[in-house]
Amino acid sequence: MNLSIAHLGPPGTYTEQAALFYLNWLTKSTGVEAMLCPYPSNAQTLRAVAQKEAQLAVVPVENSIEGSVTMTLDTLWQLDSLQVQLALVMPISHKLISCAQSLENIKTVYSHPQGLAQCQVWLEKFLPSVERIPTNSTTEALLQLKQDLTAAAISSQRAAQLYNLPIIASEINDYPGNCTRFWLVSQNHLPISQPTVSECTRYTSIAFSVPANIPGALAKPLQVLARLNINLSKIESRPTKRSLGEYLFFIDLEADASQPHVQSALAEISSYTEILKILGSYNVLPMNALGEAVSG
Ligand SMILES: O=C(O)C(=O)Cc1ccccc1
Repeated sequence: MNLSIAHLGPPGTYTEQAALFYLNWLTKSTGVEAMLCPYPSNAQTLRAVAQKEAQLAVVPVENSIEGSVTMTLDTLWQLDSLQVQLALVMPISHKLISCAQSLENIKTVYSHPQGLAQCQVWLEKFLPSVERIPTNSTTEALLQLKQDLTAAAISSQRAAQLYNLPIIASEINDYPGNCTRFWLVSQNHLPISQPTVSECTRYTSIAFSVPANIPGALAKPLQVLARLNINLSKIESRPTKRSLGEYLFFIDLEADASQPHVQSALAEISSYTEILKILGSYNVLPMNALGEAVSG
C-alpha cells in the first residue's frame, strides 16, 4: 500500500522534515513506501485525514520555548475520528534567510508565529525596527525573497537549500535547546508501524471537558491518576469556546491505555467528565532511529 502523509507546506517546513523522518524510518524498517502531501495549515492537514484524503498527518503539538500548538489541540478535539500513533521530537535551529546585502537593509521579516516567537530576543537585538509579518508556515514567504531585497524569513537550513537562498544569520533562536514535539495522526483503527523499542516509555494523551465549574472538577480526575500511580508528563487547558472561563483539559500520561490499571483509571475518570477523548497511545520515535542526524 502506498501511504500518503499530510503535513504543513509549502515544501521545506519543519513539519515536512519531521514527516520525512518518519517516512524514511517507515520505508527502511518495513519496506512500505509513502508520499508527502503539503497542506496550507495544520488544521487542513488534520482534516485531510479525517476526510480520508490522506491516511496520515504529521502536526506540531508542542515547542520547548513557546508551549502547546493550540490550533493542533483545538482541531484534534473537534475531529472525532483521529488517533495519535507516534511522537517525534525534533531539534529546531532557525536561520535568517535573505537576499539583502546586510542586516541593515532588511525592513520586513516573515515567519510562522512560532518562528517569530522563538527568535524574538534576537530580533529585538539585531533588527529592532523591522516589521514582523506572521505567515502560515516558515516557508510561505521564501519564494518572494529573490524579488524583495529588503525582506527576510526565519526558516531552516534545509529550506534555504531547497529554495537556493542565502542564510544571512545562523542559530538565531533565543534558546539553543529549542525543540518541537510532532504527532503522527491517523484515522481510528488504522494499524500503523510503530518502533519497537522495549525500554521506551509509552504515552497516552487524553482530553476532557468537565460537567460544571465546581470545586474538585479537575482534582477528581487527577486524584484517580495519582491513586493508580499513573504519572502525568503534561497538562494543558484550552477554552471550550462555549463561554468565558470554561475549559477543556489535555493530559499526557506515561502509560499505555491497554494496561488494566489505565483502563480502570479511564473508566473512573469518565464518570467525572462530560466528554472524555482518548487521543491515542504511542511511542516516541528516537531521532537516531535512522542512524543519520536531522537538524534544522
Ligand atoms: O512553519 C513550519 O515550518 C512548521 O512546520 C511549523 C513550525 C514552526 C516553527 C517551529 C516548529 C514548527
